[in-house]
Amino acid sequence: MASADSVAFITGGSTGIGLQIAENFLRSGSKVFIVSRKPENLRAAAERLKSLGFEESRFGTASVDVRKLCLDKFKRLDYLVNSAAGNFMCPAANLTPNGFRTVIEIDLIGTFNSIRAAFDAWMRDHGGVIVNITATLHLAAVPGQAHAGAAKAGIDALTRHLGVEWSCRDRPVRVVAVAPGPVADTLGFDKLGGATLDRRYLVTKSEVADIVVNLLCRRDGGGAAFNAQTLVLDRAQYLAFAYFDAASSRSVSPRCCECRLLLARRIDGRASSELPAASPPSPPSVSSWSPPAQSLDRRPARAKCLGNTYGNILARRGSRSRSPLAKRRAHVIVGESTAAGCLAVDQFEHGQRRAGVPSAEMRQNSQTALAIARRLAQGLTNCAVLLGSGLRLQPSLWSDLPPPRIANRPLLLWNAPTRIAVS
Ligand SMILES: CC/C=C\C/C=C\C/C=C\C/C=C\C/C=C\C/C=C\C=C\C(=O)SCCNC(=O)CCNC(=O)[C@H](O)C(C)(C)COP(=O)(O)OP(=O)(O)OC[C@H]1O[C@@H](n2cnc3c(N)ncnc32)[C@H](O)[C@@H]1OP(=O)(O)O
Ligand SMILES: NC(=O)C1=CN([C@@H]2O[C@H](COP(=O)(O)OP(=O)(O)OC[C@H]3O[C@@H](n4cnc5c(N)ncnc54)[C@H](OP(=O)(O)O)[C@@H]3O)[C@@H](O)[C@H]2O)C=CC1
Repeated sequence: MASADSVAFITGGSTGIGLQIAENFLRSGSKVFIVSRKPENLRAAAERLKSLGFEESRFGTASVDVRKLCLDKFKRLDYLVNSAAGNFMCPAANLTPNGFRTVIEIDLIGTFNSIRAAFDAWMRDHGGVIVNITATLHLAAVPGQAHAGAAKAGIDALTRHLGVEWSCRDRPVRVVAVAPGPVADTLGFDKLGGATLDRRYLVTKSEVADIVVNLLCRRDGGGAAFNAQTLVLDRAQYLAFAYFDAASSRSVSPRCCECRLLLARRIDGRASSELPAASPPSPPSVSSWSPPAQSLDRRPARAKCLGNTYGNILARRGSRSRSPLAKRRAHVIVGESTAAGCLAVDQFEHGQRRAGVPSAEMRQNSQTALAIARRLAQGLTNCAVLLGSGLRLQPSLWSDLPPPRIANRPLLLWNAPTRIAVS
């Protein structure tokens, strides 16, 4: 618990995780000062804190850009939490230098500015604890996040450097960081397409705030052995490659890596034509699509393996999904070899059956998916149709991208509710 007269200064404290941290500090007895740019965010935050019963004398707000923050005087400052950040999803191939710079300036330079301001105004003479909020983006190398990942990696490095440099002072300043995985009900989550992830593995704002306030900023000075390090709060998700294969994150296997690659290729879609092809693509041949009944014995082992892999991924997602809609989604794979496609269809229909999709609906899925496949496959290569549930990609994020390539073959995964109109 923070001490009753302690003061916490929280950048980006008007919304999301920062605001939750402010609430928790107030609940623990500290006073709180929050800054962000937009007065409307600050007003709403103050209203919320008041509505929770906190006296206005215990918190303050100010409209400040962390890129320009300076603190002339401070009566007391025990804890600095750097939560201010800006982000958007953008493939590196489309990111402008100014887009990259903007995020680096808000996140990394803004964090350094705030730290120096707090250090000069109080902590240099009195010590204190600085908590930086980073992320797992750079640990998992999330596609479309080169700018934010680079910024957060920089903050992790800053945490280590300053934690070491300031650990030996007479009044030590402890510098630590927390790296949450995707946090539910936040702007960051919404902006990056968090709805595509499995909610079971999300982190909550309260969990992050609890760790920050009750573990890292303890009144009794406990926890001082933890310094110059980043604490990952993500239910082991980035280690499990689970952001890319959320629905089946309990088992780690090469297929997870395939999902990562798929997402990378997808997000990098606009540049996919620049990717080197190890072997020439197969000639376009939509008509060579064959039904699963074909004998598979004559097919190459590699194709079998791929077919099994894709079929299994999607089948498992189908049977595990708790969403009735997801169970009835149609999938189309274009560009895989016929044999792989056949096996995948087989596997996937099995998954649908296990998931209890009525056979009439399966038939309808089949027709819809085949029609789409035929249209999509024009000019590509052999096509196969997979039916059932699976990747819950946000259409707005992906729909305008050209087909990505996997293993140097064009591949397109597509999903939609069952009853879609094919015009
Ligand atoms: C959680 C979701 C997860 C998953 C998604 C699904 C699959 C991925 C798989 C896994 C993900 C795994 C893990 C993710 C885990 C967690 C998320 C982690 C981190 C979250 C980090 C956050 O920081 S969240 C904070 C979000 N909050 C905000 O962003 C609020 C503040 N933001 C802003 O103020 C703006 O958005 C801003 C950052 C753009 C800054 O605004 P401003 O200073 O006004 O800048 P502009 O003048 O508007 O723009 C400056 C340049 O930037 C370019 N830009 C802006 N927006 C975009 C965009 N959308 N795409 C591309 N480029 C953009 C703009 O064009 C300017 O450049 P020019 O060259 O044109 O001048
Ligand atoms: N949401 C998630 O899943 C995850 C988030 N994180 C990190 O957690 C932190 C909070 O994110 P989240 O709650 O999602 O997002 P929010 O957008 O709610 O929080 C970001 C805050 O930063 C403020 N801000 C942005 N730019 C500036 C600036 N230049 N100067 C001062 N304040 C600024 C915003 O307010 P205003 O617009 O008024 O300035 C806002 O209050 C961020 O550091 C984020 O990177 C890490 C991992 C996962």
